[in-house]
Amino acid sequence: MSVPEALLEIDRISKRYGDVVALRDMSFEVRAGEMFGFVGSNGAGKTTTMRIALGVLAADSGEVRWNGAPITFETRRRIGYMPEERGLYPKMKVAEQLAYLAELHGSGSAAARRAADVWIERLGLTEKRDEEVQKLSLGNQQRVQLAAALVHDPEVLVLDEPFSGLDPVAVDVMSQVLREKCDQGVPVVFSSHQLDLVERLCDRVGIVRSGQMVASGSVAELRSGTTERVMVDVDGAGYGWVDELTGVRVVERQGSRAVLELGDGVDDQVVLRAASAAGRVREFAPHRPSLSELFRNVVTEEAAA
Ligand SMILES: Nc1ncnc2c1ncn2[C@@H]1O[C@H](COP(=O)(O)OP(=O)(O)OP(=O)(O)O)[C@@H](O)[C@H]1O
Repeated sequence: MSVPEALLEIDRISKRYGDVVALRDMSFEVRAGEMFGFVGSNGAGKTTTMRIALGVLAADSGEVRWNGAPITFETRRRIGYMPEERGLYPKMKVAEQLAYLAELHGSGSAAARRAADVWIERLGLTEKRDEEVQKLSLGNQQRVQLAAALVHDPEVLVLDEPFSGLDPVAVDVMSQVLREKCDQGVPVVFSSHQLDLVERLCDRVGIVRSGQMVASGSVAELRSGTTERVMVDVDGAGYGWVDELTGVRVVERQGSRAVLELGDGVDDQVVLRAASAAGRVREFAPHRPSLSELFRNVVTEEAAA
């Protein structure tokens, strides 16, 4: 399937639960073939956003559009959704359940059974196909849940914490499947607290805090606004020498290594010379902040603001 123009737009949605403001003008978009990682602290508003995107919850204001038009009951059927609370029928058998869900989304019964079999095999569930969902381990239930999101060949995927609780092999399977769907032109958005995974998989990331999108872009773009840092390892010298340098500070220590932040206009060669004067330099290299570090910076900055 190829959907070159596919575009999911979340446009300034707001939502309150009584006195609790869950979302304030939340906006972002996910394009064809793009994997978008939705990250944020507990209670930041990710699940609420996804539920509104799916139309299972109404926004107080704002709009969700699919290919330029507001989401309707009809377009909603074309979204593959993995809800946080999961949503399978516990007593139904795996194959039966998947075929049933495909039929609910409009497939004929033979096609539905075929699609169920394809995803059962792809997600390593062949031996479990005739077991009741409630008797499966949590990770296997999650595989079934992903199969349920995919079995009707959706045009867009919205997945709430699909990786939580999976073993490393299941994480690999899930990652490959999502990447394949993406490569077929399907926009994929998923939330996760596993930021290393998000950094590895996603083309773009959105960081949400207190119901608002506070930063979004590729990890490289998120990094571009940050100050220059170097990782330095000086043999046994400690890091007192850094205090003598204007515009340089230690931001992190890991054993004998330190991450130094270099203010505007600081020449890294000056820092290297100071390090050499202090002791034997074992390592001196640019330090690219990870998504976890960027996330912490954004969340702390916002909290302090
Ligand atoms: N049904 C509800 N009734 C009242 N408040 C709610 C309800 N659902 C969510 N909230 C509140 O809305 C805010 C956003 O919650 P949401 O579940 O969207 O966050 P989240 O980012 O998905 O969090 P987590 O990472 O913990 O899953 C929180 O303050 C939460 O307590």
